[in-house]
Amino acid sequence: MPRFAANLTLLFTELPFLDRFEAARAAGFDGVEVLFPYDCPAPQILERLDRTGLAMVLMNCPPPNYADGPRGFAAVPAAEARFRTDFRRAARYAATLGAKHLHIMAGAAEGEAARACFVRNLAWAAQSAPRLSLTIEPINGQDMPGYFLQDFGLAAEILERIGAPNLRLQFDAYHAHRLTGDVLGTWDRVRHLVAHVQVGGFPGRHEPLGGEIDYPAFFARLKAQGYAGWISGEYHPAGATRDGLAWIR
Ligand SMILES: O=C(O)[C@@H](O)C(=O)CO
Ligand SMILES: [Mg+2]
Repeated sequence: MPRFAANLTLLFTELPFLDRFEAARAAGFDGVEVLFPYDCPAPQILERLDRTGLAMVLMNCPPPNYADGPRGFAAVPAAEARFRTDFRRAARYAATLGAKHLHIMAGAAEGEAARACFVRNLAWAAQSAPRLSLTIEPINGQDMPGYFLQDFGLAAEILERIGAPNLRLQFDAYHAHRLTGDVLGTWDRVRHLVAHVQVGGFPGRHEPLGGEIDYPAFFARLKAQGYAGWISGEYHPAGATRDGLAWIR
């Protein structure tokens, strides 16, 4: 049975950050993810996780100064040294929180040099943090112009080439729909590589149900195939977060 997580960067933003943990637990979630938690000292988050019994499912890496910074730089050749320094810091933070997955962001880049750099950095990260589960996520270029990883086929090729058991795919159905228009077909092609699933509706990236993406069919397929990982709600609630949680039931 899959378990459900709330992305606290996007959900429950009616509340101050640390109060979102209890709200997520009260709403029925078993886990949470936070895109860039680094502004908050890890012990404060740990205390909320302990108090609520929520699992820390996923966080992003790098950079720690996300607010106005680039969307990661694992595929940016000029930033290789910075990637390694920041990855070590992010890995320490993730280990402190017992995070299930650490998403490595590629950043804005293109071409053969970027691809080679991405492969080098990912292989190095997987080897230097063997106990962490690392993910990469294809993200559509309308939402994130210039993002290097905009292709599920490329992601699969890179993961298969590196072949590290702790480096897998983050399947965000919202991005899959925007990139391919075929969430179920894409899922079937890459599901053997998937470690984590995220959901959000289209258009608008609001609640999963009721839009163009056939989530009842997607959830039924995950259940039929025995997907046992996490499914995280990563979307902008159309109204109050609690009013839009029918999808976890
Ligand atoms: O889908 C997304 O946008 C995220 O999962 C992400 O990591 C971007 O920061
Ligand atoms: Mg996502």
